[in-house]
Formats: sequence, C-alpha cells, structure tokens
Amino acid sequence: MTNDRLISPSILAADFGNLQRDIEMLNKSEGDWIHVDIMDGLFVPNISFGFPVTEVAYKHATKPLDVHLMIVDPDRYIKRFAAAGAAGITVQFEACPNLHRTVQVIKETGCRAGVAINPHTPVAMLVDIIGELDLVLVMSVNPGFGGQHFIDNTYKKVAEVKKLADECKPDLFIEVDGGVDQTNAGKLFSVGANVLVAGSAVFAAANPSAMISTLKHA
Ligand SMILES: O=C(CO)[C@H](O)[C@H](O)COP(=O)(O)O
Ligand SMILES: [Co+2]
Repeated sequence: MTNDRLISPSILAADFGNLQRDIEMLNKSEGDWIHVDIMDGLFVPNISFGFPVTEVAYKHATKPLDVHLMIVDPDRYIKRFAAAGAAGITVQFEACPNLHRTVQVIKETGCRAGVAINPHTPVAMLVDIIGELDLVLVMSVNPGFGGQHFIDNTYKKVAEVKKLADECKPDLFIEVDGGVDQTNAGKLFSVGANVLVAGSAVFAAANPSAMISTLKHA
C-alpha cells in the first residue's frame, strides 16, 4: 500500500438500511480508511448519527475508521468515539478554543489526531499547532451535508498546508473532504493532498468499488 494516495469513502452517503453490505463492499475495495461524519445540529445545521452507527461500522469494517467530528465542544465525546472504534479523530478548528488540549486528549486515546479547517479559515491559523498534528483536513465545502459543490480555492490551501508540512511535519496526512470526485482528485493529489474523502462520488456511482479505484489512481 502506498501512503501518498489514500481514499477514505464517507458512509454518510451509504445506504443505512444496508450498512453492513456497504461496509463489506468498502472492505473489498481499494479504499484505505472509512470516513465517519458526526454532525450535531449545532456546529453544523444537520444531524447525522452517533455512537451506535459508529459501533456498527467498526464491527464490520476491516479498515481504520476516520472519524470527523463536526460538533461543538468535542472534548466531551473524544474518549467515547475512541471506544466506539475510531482509529483517527478529527475535530474542527472553529469548534475548539483550547485546541492543544483537545489534540492532547485525542492522542491520549491512542487515536491519530486531526484538525479540520473550514473553507473560510486560513491555513496560517495552524502554524503554531501543525507540529503536534497527525492530520490536517482541508474542508472543500462548508461542512454539514454531503453532495455539495467543490470549492476551487481548496487547491491553493492544500498547497499551503503541504508547504508548512514540508518545513515541520513531513509525515503529515493532508486530507480533503467535500465534493471530491474524478474531476478534481488528480489535481488534489498533485498539489499535496494524500488522503481524499468521497461520499456521493462513491455511493452514487454505478460501481462504487470501481469509483474508489478511479479516485485512487486519478
Ligand atoms: O464532512 C462531510 C460533510 O460535511 C462529508 O465527509 C463530505 O461532505 C463527503 O460527502 P461528499 O463527498 O458527498 O461531499
Ligand atoms: Co467529513
């Protein structure tokens, strides 16, 4: 497995009536992680799901769960998502007034620690914490819903994260989430992303597994 072109399909777009089937499809695909989107109706204007669905995903998955917390005050729930099976936990920069502490709490659980930045948040806000992180997630839509249109300014932001990472954190995972499909995946990898999340592009495809391969080799 190469480490520079990972795909993290989002189960937000899966068929929840057939979640086990969809996760088994992901297990057999070229996907690397399984992205789990947690929305609380406060940080974002939508509610997705919580611990029971995460536990079901963990029960059936043979791949690491990449948990994306779009919730206010995430410190309250980090340990519970770790116990539910997360391999990595990403919090939103905008939801964390004491971000170093939050990152420390994630690391104490043994999970990979990630921070996501919304489309309006400058990459420069991460300068004083990037050395502590395992992953930076550049949101390429405003979080809260699947199936949104990719924001083109993301390419510039990914290149900025890559430049920072080259200076102080060369093994950083640089992930992009929102509106990722076969029209932008290749360019995202070329500007420095090494993990792409895809929900709609995968699960709306006639052959989701083949779409994962298309994105991985874009
Ligand atoms: O975090 C998210 C939304 O806030 C999702 O991970 C993202 O939207 C994936 O869905 P799609 O590929 O359909 O845009
Ligand atoms: Co997400």
